[in-house]
Amino acid sequence: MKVTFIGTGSMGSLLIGAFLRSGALQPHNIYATNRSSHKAELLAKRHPGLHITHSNVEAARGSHIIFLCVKPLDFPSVISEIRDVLTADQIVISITSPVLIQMLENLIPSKVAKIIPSITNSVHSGASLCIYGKRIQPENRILLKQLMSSVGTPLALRETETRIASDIASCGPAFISYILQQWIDSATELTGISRREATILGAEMLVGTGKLLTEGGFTLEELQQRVAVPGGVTAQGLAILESRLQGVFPSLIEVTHRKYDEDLSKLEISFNNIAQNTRG
Ligand SMILES: NC(=O)C1=CN([C@@H]2O[C@H](COP(=O)(O)OP(=O)(O)OC[C@H]3O[C@@H](n4cnc5c(N)ncnc54)[C@H](O)[C@@H]3O)[C@@H](O)[C@H]2O)C=CC1
Ligand SMILES: O=C(O)[C@@H]1CCC=N1
Repeated sequence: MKVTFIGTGSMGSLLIGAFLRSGALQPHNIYATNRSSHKAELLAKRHPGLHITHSNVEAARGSHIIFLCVKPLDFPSVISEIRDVLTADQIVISITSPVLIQMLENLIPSKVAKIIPSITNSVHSGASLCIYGKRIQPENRILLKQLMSSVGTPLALRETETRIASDIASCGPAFISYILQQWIDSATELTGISRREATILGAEMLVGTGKLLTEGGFTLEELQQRVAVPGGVTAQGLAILESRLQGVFPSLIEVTHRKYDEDLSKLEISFNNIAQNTRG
């Protein structure tokens, strides 16, 4: 199987590394290309046998699966570049939410899926969000599900749910680590605990909390109830969070959706231009 990655920045290289470590792919399966070739060259050094090319067209030609790992606004130029060599039996995957499946299906003959990974996939953990286009066949779903299962938990979603799901699964590690960082900053400043110790405690606490929620059968509410002993300290802390976090998460969802809508509008214009130029 030939699997191509166009864009070997943060996520492209992370996915390649994770698939190789899991054994789901071997270096000889992988063809990688990046706008600035040194990133792809570094990958080839790190994973002997991995193929790099300096041409997106060559990388895409004849590939069974093509992961497009570029930023949303780079999609139109990549699609324009490779569309002539794409065929109906190939699977083209967008890893970014504002590129709608329909936008790609309008321009290319291939089967299209959107799979939004998460940095957590680099430690074979966390979810990957899978949205399948109308040309994806049951056997394609099985293949993609198998591949993504090797690096985390694939969850099939509707495309309308992608933004909010990606906020939680993909942006979440940044949001949660920001909250933990603020907490640790206060802890070190106010109590003298070392940053290192506080960070280990926080990280272990996150892993354990995740396990309780996934394997331990706890709901979020049950966790709070079990930990907040009546008359104890946790209840006092929860009361502060309840009053101070009011409105924070609605605002967070509002800004991520606003940015998504901006990217979507720009992409609609660029993709329409490509379609019109093709007709004209
Ligand atoms: N960083 C994250 O945790 C997640 C990112 N994503 C999505 O992944 C996509 C990529 O994000 P990152 O990897 O973080 O960005 P990045 O900037 O690290 O990587 C993008 C790469 O694409 C390359 N590139 C740009 N145009 C190209 C072209 N025409 N041909 C070949 N290569 C080209 C760039 O040189 C760069 O190396 C984004 O659309 C983002 O929404 C999705 C889930 C999680
Ligand atoms: O910040 C971003 O745009 C990407 C999308 C999901 C995670 N990171």
